[in-house]
Amino acid sequence: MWRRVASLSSSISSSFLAQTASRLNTWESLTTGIAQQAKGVIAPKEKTPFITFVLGGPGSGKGTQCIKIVETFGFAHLSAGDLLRREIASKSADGAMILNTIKEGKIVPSQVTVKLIQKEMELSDNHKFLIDGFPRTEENRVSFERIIGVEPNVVLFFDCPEEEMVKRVLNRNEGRVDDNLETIKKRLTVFQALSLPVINYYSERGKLYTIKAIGTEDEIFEQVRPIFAAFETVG
Ligand SMILES: Nc1ncnc2c1ncn2[C@@H]1O[C@H](COP(=O)(O)OP(=O)(O)OP(=O)(O)O)[C@@H](O)[C@H]1O
Ligand SMILES: Nc1ccn([C@H]2C[C@H](O)[C@@H](COP(=O)(O)O)O2)c(=O)n1
Ligand SMILES: [Mg+2]
Repeated sequence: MWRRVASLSSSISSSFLAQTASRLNTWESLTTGIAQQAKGVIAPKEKTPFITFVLGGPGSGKGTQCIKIVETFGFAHLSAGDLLRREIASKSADGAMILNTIKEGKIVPSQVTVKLIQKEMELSDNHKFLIDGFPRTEENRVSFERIIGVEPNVVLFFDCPEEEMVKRVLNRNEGRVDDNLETIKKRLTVFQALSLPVINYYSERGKLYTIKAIGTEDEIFEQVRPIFAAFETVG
């Protein structure tokens, strides 16, 4: 959990708080909210976040590789799909809409997904985040930048042939409502039409690391490892 403080001293003047808030970096001011900090509810974060977006088609192995990255490099893993499935399971107000969207292989409105990611980031003690399966669309990307106020440091793209993705998803056996041929076809179409432009966007900005996502899980991780090892060396 983020360090929560009972209250800030009442002797701290509001102008001091305003000055302090204005000096906070974008992350601190936009994710925890200046208003909440001024009320003394949440202490500012000490470290700048290190954000990795993990992209790739359905079944390309994003979740599998995220587990290895977490074990090796100590990131917090936030899977957008898992957060949305948790909303369905909790029968929240958006649950039925999310379930129908996922069954249809479509994309949930960005504001819903970004709010779930934001909440997890705020609750985490970690400052290194793997955001898996997000952004899936340009709307997702813009919404994250607007609400969270930061850009990713690294974008991983697990590039996998379609036949292999379909085979993996059909063998996954985790009881997911979208692991059937009809929904997979729709998800692949959505991936081509809406997610590839996001991948191209980050490629043009020099943030994209493309991983050839075929071979064993360990072989694939050996392509991933040097990317994060290089960032660890830098600091
Ligand atoms: N390199 C691999 N070779 C064979 N099977 C794999 C490999 N990597 C992952 N898998 C298996 O493929 C299935 C899909 O992997 P995973 O769930 O990691 O994909 P994903 O990209 O997260 O998919 P989704 O977007 O649908 O959540 C899982 O059953 C996983 O065990
Ligand atoms: N940014 C996102 C991520 C996921 N969803 C929905 C639609 C996906 O098909 C489904 C499953 O996601 P996965 O576990 O495959 O990453 O969740 C979305 O709408 N927006
Ligand atoms: Mg996954």
